[in-house]
Amino acid sequence: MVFIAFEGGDGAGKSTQVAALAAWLRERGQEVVVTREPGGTELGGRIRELLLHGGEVAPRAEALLFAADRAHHVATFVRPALERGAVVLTDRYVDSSVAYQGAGRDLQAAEIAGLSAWATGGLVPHLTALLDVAPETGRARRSCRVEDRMETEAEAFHARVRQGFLALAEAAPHRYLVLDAAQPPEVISAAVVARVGELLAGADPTLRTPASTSSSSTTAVAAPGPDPAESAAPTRDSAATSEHVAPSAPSSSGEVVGRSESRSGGA
Ligand SMILES: Nc1ncnc2c1ncn2[C@@H]1O[C@H](COP(=O)(O)OP(=O)(O)OP(=O)(O)O)[C@@H](O)[C@H]1O
Ligand SMILES: Cc1cn([C@H]2C[C@H](O)[C@@H](COP(=O)(O)O)O2)c(=O)[nH]c1=O
Repeated sequence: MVFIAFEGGDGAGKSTQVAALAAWLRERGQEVVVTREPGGTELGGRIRELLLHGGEVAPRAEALLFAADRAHHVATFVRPALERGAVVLTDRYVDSSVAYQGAGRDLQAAEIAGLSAWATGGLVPHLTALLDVAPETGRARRSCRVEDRMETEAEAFHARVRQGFLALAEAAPHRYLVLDAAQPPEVISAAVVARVGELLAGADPTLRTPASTSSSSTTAVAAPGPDPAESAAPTRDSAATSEHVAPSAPSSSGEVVGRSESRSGGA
């Protein structure tokens, strides 16, 4: 039971990476559940329509609707899948609310985080892969389709959202993999697989990647800290601050994989 979230701006490549990781895990016999927010359930699908394809939504109502989608999603879909031992990959989770409704809108990030902590009973992903890309790159990638209500927001909004995501990763680097999403998809997925391989290695040795079995790498197996099986067990009603500490290598924590430019170098 491992819970992994993919986060990032619109068009960053989250769905592409979720699909690649799901395929990699399934090839290794793992039960994988792929889901998304908003809209991972039937009720959520209706909330998604209201949020993304309806008329104006006041910022606080928007925050509450995303939280309502999440509460139902976690209770009826995510937790049951985790409890039967699946790896759950979600395309967006709490960080999207903190970044879009907190940093993007004029709402308090801490209040938005608290709302989602309540909605989810404190369920925190073991790992969040943050696909970091400049808003203009994301916009160019989605130029071939009609934009939804959030996507049509101004460039400055999306720049704040990007910084909001990065601030979250900086605050808890041990449970983030920050990726330069301007890289080719296969380069990004190799980094994701390497990190997830480390995360899962303790629980299932057949899921080890070459990198995570190499004696020269800083592997999860060798890393000090909590027992991987224990740390991979999501808990109910833990406080938002009591995170599930993934058995990750300190050297890979929170760094932008593959980026040569500065992380704060403009949006
Ligand atoms: N690393 C990449 N480099 C270039 N193009 C990419 C990359 N990753 C994905 N794409 C392309 O960019 C587009 C958006 O990708 P994708 O749907 O995976 O992004 P997303 O983050 O899930 O988008 P959204 O937030 O809008 O749901 C697709 O056409 C996809 O093929
Ligand atoms: C979960 C969540 C999402 N959003 C925004 C982010 C995107 O603009 C859309 C979702 O579209 P996608 O194609 O599924 O990525 O909704 C948000 O503002 N707050 C959230 O909590």
